[in-house]
Amino acid sequence: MTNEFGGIVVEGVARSFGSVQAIRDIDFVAPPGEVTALIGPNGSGKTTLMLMMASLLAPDLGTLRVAGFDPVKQPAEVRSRIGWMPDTLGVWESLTAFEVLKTIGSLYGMSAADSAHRADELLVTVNLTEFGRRPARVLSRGQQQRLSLARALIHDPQVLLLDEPASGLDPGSRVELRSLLRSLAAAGKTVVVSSHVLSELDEIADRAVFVSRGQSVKSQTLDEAGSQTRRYYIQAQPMSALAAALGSYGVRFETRGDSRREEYLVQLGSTAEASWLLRTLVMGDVVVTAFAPAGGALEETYMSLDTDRL
Ligand SMILES: Nc1ncnc2c1ncn2[C@@H]1O[C@H](COP(=O)(O)OP(=O)(O)OP(=O)(O)O)[C@@H](O)[C@H]1O
Repeated sequence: MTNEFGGIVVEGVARSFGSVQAIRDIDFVAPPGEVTALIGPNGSGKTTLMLMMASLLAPDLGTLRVAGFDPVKQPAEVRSRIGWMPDTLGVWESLTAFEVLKTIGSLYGMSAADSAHRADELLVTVNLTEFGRRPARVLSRGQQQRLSLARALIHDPQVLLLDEPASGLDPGSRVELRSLLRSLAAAGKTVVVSSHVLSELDEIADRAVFVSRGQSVKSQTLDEAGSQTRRYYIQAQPMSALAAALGSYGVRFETRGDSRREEYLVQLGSTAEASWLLRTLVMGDVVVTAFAPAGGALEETYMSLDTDRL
């Protein structure tokens, strides 16, 4: 297998732990300059796959290329090019956040001055300057996540592997994470993010790989996800006028909610069809009070897959 483009290529990978087959058969490509999301329920194999890409675990079968290198045969080449953010960060009890970053920098061969400069720069990037001189162990969960992200970025890696990076982050930090990941992709990095919080991936990812029971079951770009059939919810006053109008256009709907907040769900083939329906309802004097996609684009794919769900 060749990998001239420098991103990640995974082909036919499998891995068992004793009798547990964590990964059965995974194929996917994560190109440089894009954020690729690995999506799947708990226990579907995302972390196991990340560990293999990070050269920390060998596959039983199949091949991987990370930045052009084989993590099994060339782990040193892979490790120097990846930034790895695990789902939980172990911290050195007595070091400050600044010292953690500086120490990691020196482990990557940076001089004391360079690693100190880079540590300060990254504390700004992840918005931790205020806490940089405090022991890392006193940081909150979200602050530790941000320190973990800074740690993954210290050597300006070509490939970023981030396992549940948004977990524990407050809404403001999530927005900052999103813009940081987008800017890393814009700078040509290969970014792989695992998550099961689908709503935030819509904003972050360029493509998604859906994993179920250790198998890659679907791969699609966000553009493809956005242009597929989607459910929309509609509310109007009164709902009976909406029901009559939908009936007269031959649009089938389901009722959702309760008497306090009732809404109709319709299945529409494209955004053009959605704008046609909204315009037609309004022109027909239906007082539409809400009209929006019922879920994110990736959520729609996830819900349509015939696999186990969260
Ligand atoms: N070291 C191990 N020994 C035994 N079983 C393991 C080991 N690591 C993972 N597994 C099993 O492999 C499967 C995949 O686990 P993995 O951690 O990769 O899932 P995940 O998709 O990352 O889940 P989550 O969303 O909960 O983090 C699970 O059934 C898990 O119990």
